Amino acid sequence: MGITKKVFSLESKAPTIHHSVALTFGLTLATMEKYHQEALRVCKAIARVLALALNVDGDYFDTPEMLGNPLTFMRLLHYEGMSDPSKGIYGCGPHSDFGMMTLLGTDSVMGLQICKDRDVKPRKWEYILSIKGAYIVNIGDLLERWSNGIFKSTLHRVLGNGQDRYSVSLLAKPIRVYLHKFFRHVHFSVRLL
Ligand SMILES: O=C(O)CCC(=O)C(=O)O
Ligand SMILES: [Fe+2]
Repeated sequence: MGITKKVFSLESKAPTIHHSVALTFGLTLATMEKYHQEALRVCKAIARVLALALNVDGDYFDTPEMLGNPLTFMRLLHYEGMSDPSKGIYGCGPHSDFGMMTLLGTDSVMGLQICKDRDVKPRKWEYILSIKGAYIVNIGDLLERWSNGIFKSTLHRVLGNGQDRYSVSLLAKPIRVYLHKFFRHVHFSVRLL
């Protein structure tokens, strides 16, 4: 038995996609835009906490080349069917997200797994429990680079267990990322626990 996944993407700089996405999910455009706006506000609040943890000013990530003028990708996901990792059948194959962070809201159906150490083979996968009213925050590749590896981007995947599963993710990143910008941000020296 395979798995099917329906994905509806909403990119903040492509407003023409908005209408079709909203209609397909039976949501109003206003609802989606409100959610998007609030989720981005949560991302920025988390970025402030991360900045403080790195021992820099709370507004460190608010500059235009970081999260001040972000590009966002919002995805509404619906998984159906059964995964079989031994055959490479996943709801979502192993990956890390490319942005700064991803805010993930899920229903109570288990499916998301993370691998804490990507270098240990065979990889050990752990389920992440969904907590009602709470978001899962995945660190993205960009934050790993910006923080000089202090924050590690989360390797994750999704397995289908036969039940329908719904999730919504919001990935935030700067509009343009230049390599030389990375080098400006690799001076953090604090070690987290
Ligand atoms: O559906 C999930 O729980 C994860 C989705 C995901 O990894 C993504 O959108 O990048
Ligand atoms: Fe992801």
